[in-house]
Amino acid sequence: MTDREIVIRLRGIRNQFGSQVVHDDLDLDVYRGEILGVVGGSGSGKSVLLRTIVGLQTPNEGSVEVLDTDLLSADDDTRQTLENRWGVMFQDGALFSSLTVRENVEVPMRGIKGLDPQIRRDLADLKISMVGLQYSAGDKYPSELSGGMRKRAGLARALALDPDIVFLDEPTAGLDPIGATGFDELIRNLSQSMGLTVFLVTHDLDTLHATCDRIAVLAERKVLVTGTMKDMLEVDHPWVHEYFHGPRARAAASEGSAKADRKGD
Ligand SMILES: Nc1ncnc2c1ncn2[C@@H]1O[C@H](COP(=O)(O)OP(=O)(O)OP(=O)(O)O)[C@@H](O)[C@H]1O
Repeated sequence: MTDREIVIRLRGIRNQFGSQVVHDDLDLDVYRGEILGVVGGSGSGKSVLLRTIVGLQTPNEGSVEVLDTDLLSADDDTRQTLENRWGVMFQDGALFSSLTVRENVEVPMRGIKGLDPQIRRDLADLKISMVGLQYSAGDKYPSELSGGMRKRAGLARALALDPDIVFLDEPTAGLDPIGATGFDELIRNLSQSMGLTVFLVTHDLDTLHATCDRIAVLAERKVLVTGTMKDMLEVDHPWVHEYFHGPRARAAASEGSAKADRKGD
């Protein structure tokens, strides 16, 4: 494991809002090409952690290194270059409501000097088809799409610049089980075909089973433990035990193994 390339390296992160300490001396490594699922109780600081890595939240202490660049000391140009190498999909897709899906996907590409508008459109259409949306979805406005389609459109925008890393904040929240399963498969396929590293905040146990290579548990203001799903089952900590051994976890595990059996048939 240690010889794998680290694309995100957090050390000694402290995030505090007033008297509330959300993270204290938090360390985390994310490896190239993996899908890391980040879990933790409500309010444990998963979203704040994501925001810290993408530069939307400046930690009170600690260092954030992404793709070998120290984010906190980087100048504006370096930071911009770095930001072009990752894509972020927030919970509701966070699309601009006044733009069509295609125009939304084109937004990150507008920063590329000299890119022909027609090529930009074509590239946007390519991303739209990559996330499993029909060509015609490109002309629609976000309000004309279902929640699942909006999430796919948000993912298309996150992929606009062929990033090394994508950050997904609860991508399957609010989707019906079939839509959620479809989204899990999409993430898995895209990660494999594009060699993407995926940082995925989720509450969804099915997603953890179906999609994630490794899991990081946020508790007690730090990353308490990282490892595979199998490793999680061995962790002797009340919250971790309850989460991975509770009734929902058992249902997700049996569905995961049933799927594996069906694949093996
Ligand atoms: N900008 C802010 N100002 C003040 N407090 C904040 C801010 N952002 C987050 N917090 C607090 O930090 C804590 C962690 O929030 P965060 O959204 O990261 O939790 P989470 O683990 O993502 O929760 P959930 O699973 O419910 O989405 C919460 O108590 C929240 O109220």
